Amino acid sequence: MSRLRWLTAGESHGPALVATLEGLPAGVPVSTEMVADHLARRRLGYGRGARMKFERDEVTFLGGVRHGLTLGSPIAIMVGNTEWPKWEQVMAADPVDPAVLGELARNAPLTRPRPGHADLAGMQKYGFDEARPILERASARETAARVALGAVARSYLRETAGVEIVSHVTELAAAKAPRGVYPTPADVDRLDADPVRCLDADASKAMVAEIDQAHKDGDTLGGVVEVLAYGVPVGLGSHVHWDRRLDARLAAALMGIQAIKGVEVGDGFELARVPGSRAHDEIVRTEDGIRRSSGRSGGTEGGLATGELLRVRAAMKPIATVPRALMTVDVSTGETAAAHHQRSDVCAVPAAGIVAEAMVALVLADAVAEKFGGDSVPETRRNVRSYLENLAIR
Ligand SMILES: Cc1cc2nc3c(=O)[nH]c(=O)nc-3n(C[C@H](O)[C@H](O)[C@H](O)COP(=O)(O)O)c2cc1C
Ligand SMILES: C=C(O[C@@H]1CC(C(=O)O)=C[C@@H](OP(=O)(O)O)[C@H]1O)C(=O)O
Repeated sequence: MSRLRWLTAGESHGPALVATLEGLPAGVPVSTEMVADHLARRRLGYGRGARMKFERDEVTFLGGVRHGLTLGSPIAIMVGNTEWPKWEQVMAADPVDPAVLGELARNAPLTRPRPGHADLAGMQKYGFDEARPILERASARETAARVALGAVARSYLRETAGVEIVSHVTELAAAKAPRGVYPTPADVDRLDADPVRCLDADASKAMVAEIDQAHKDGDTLGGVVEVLAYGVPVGLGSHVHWDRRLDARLAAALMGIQAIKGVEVGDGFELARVPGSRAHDEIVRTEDGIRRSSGRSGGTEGGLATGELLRVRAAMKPIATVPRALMTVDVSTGETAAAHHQRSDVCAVPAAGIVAEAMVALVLADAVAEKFGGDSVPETRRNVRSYLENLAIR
């Protein structure tokens, strides 16, 4: 079962997010710069709101790493928020004089919950009369902490098993990239340079046009991201129990990203529409050993990694804070009202792709740690190599 444990804490406008990861061996190369680079990738993407421009993520390792290598002890990372001084009173941990708070426009009670966000159900469940205490944690700001941990997980995967993770945007509203074109690790710089992280130039232009139109219309958009993992060793996960299945673990991890409403493994829903003769990946003997003639399964069968390209997709719903505000009820008066809106992203699908990479990295790192164990990188690497070299059927 799971060998890694991880948690995040922190609010959207708090002083910092913190993330801890326990269970990795010693010797994984990690640096502040490596984490900062992934956090910077998460801030990219055409259609993100003003906050992405002025706010900065400040990375500090608080534990578990020395001189660029993990120690085998729990890793703790802090992602500081440079906007904190503006929120010091609104989000103070200790009580603040109500007279001081009352003067702050930023602290005005948010009593018009947004459809599509956690505002209303959260207020009802936790007993708050305004949305601030809910939206602060429901916000996808928290995904910065996951991306920080994902950067560490990726380094572990690369060092021990040679796994590389890539993502791209395949759909954005009605604009679609051609199906069946999969970026490789060599395409990452090109993808990161594209405004919507789409490999196909025409589709990218169409996606940008969709965002421009939505911006003009005071509307928001969603889309689909695909994550590919190269070099996943055969046999990660297991068929023996539902919660050991690699596909189930990936699906849960992706669904756990804010605003993700659908997940597909491989050709996913499309497989339900074709006969079995066109749904599976035939087993063939090649110069590289036993391989598959296609990649429809997305690299898992029976909950186990097949050793082929791992491919999962996640569908993101449009941003909930719609500028042309949706109808709601002001819970302070009971009257019909327009939902609260100050600013928001028009579209955050490219950023969601980076978060999805991190989630896939954490699931795969957990599955590698579970299968291969080891308390140091060389030990885990030896275990991976020995397993692959001694596979009875190859
Ligand atoms: C990277 C990213 C950025 C987001 N930015 C916004 C935003 O600016 N405004 C907003 O209302 N929702 C935003 N969301 C979506 C909300 O976090 C999400 O709608 C909310 O958590 C409810 O979604 P759920 O029903 O899937 O939990 C973003 C989501 C992600 C993944
Ligand atoms: C801060 C981030 O994303 C935020 C996620 C988010 C939401 O509701 O999910 C709402 C927006 O924040 P605000 O409502 O304060 O403008 C985004 O900017 C981030 O990704 O770092």
